[in-house]
Amino acid sequence: MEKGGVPTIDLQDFPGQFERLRKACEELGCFRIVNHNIPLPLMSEMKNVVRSLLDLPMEIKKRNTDVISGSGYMAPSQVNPLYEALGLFDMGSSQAVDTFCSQLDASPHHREVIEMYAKAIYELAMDLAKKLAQSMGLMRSDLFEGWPCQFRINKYNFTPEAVGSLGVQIHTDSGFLTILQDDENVGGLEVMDKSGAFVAVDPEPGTLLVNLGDIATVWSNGRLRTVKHRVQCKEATMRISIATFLLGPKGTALEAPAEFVDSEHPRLYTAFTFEDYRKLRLSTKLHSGEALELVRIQPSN
Ligand SMILES: O=C(O)CCC(=O)C(=O)O
Ligand SMILES: [Fe+2]
Repeated sequence: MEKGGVPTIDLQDFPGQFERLRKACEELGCFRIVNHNIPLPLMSEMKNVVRSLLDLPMEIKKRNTDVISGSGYMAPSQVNPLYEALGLFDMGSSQAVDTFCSQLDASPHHREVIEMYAKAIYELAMDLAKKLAQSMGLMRSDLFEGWPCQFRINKYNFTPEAVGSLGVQIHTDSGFLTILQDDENVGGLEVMDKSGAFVAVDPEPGTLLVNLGDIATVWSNGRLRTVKHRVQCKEATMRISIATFLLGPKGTALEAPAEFVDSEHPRLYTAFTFEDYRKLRLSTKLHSGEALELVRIQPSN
């Protein structure tokens, strides 16, 4: 382990980092990327935009309605009174980005920053997914074509009384992978390692964090690890994070590619759509990867 507790992947050092990337995804399901191609001024501009959107009056934020369940505005609730979020589905669609901006009366400048950021991060998510597939020996370039991305901007209003409590409960992300622009000053994110211990993910300005979600485990026939994580309130200050979730195939059932299945590695999961999996997680309230057990193929003996 390195500084901040999670492995670092240098995106300018490929093919050199393939092995390291694969190991990080199999053993922890989380890594930091450095030398990515998202310009630093765009990251900080985006953070300014996000902050001002989340500062809008509640009645405007409420216009950010769900497109798929849970994709829109989330007001502070009894479970998470310090947390609120705005969201956009899907950020690869310029029409959806446009609707999001219009609903929130975004200024032309804000709109421009959101469009640039959405485009750059979407391309990065696709690039990362392809690199990960390549690190596992899959060279096909069409593997993730058309997979939508959900975008969520999170704000934590940490108060002095909240120090020591949770900003976000333990969970796994449901999709394939998440790119997180975590707050560059305020820590609190923790990921669970194989031993069950929480590892603090300390901020490292200018870098991005990647988490694998449940769909990565299914897609890889069990080889990739969905990582449990949570956010702790460590200090009484505001924390902002910007998450992009590369979800799963749109409308079609997800199945691990044949390359991951052989007599020693029988198929582990039934074929299902991402939409059905998301509904399953919501209806069972199994948010930490346990719903994977429900879609496992039962051994026939
Ligand atoms: O705010 C963070 O650092 C993490 C947020 C998160 O886990 C999520 O949005 O799924
Ligand atoms: Fe998460």
